[in-house]
Amino acid sequence: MLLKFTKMHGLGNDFMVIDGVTQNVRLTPEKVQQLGDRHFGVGFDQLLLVEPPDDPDMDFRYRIFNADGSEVEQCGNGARCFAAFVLERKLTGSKRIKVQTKGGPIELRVNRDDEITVDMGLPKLEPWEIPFKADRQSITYKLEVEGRDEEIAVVSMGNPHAVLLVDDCKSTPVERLGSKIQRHNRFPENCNVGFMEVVNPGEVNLRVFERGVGETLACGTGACAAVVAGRLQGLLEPTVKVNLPGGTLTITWKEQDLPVLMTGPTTRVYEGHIRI
Ligand SMILES: N[C@H](CCC[C@H](N)C(=O)O)C(=O)O
Repeated sequence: MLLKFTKMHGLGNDFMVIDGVTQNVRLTPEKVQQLGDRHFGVGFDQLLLVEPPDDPDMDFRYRIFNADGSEVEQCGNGARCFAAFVLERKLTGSKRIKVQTKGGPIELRVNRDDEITVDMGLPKLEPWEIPFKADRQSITYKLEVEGRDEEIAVVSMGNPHAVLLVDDCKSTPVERLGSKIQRHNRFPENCNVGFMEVVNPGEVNLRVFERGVGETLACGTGACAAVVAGRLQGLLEPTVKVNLPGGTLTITWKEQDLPVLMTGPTTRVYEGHIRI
């Protein structure tokens, strides 16, 4: 089959976006890995598959696959690219798009400046919701890594995140620490690992070692998880500029029982076809 796709990115977190509404697409983990290979395939951090919803209250279903072939619950940068994709391909005319994902419903709003705000839903903080092995919920936890106790926060945005505070993102050994924490035995489904440097209560620098990929240039759910963790530790204001290696996202989390909102850009790089 000749498969049509669009290559997109959100601040350098890059995606192969496939219309599964007008194309009949069957993906296996092996096929996703082949497509994700940056030498022998298209190459991406995640593959995003747009499908009709099976929930009548939703406009679309949006499935997310990491480059290692694993299907995951949520992708923040991908959600913005998904919205731009369905609008551009006239799969919807609505400026408010309700989307079913494996990690729960999200809502996308197209702003006047064409930036997209995503209502990412409520953060989940109970250890069993992450999932994370702990006797009780806490603002932070001690996690033994390389014989040392690291202090981490754990947040789910539908997908699991560990968030560590660091003095300086640039000099943090993200690959070494991230790869160990990502597959720590207290995270039964592994996790994404964010390293956050608080610049001031309205601004942070962040690097994220993503589950199933490695360090990416940006991570939308990681930015949301970092702001939630920082707010719960009394370090951040409700709206925060999150500076990632690929660019800046604006994250708002007013208070505990309100959703996390993420605003940022999307970029379409090219349209392509590939025989699968
Ligand atoms: N690697 C993540 C999925 C993609 C998240 C990221 N690209 C984002 O923008 O949120 C996971 O395994 O949970």
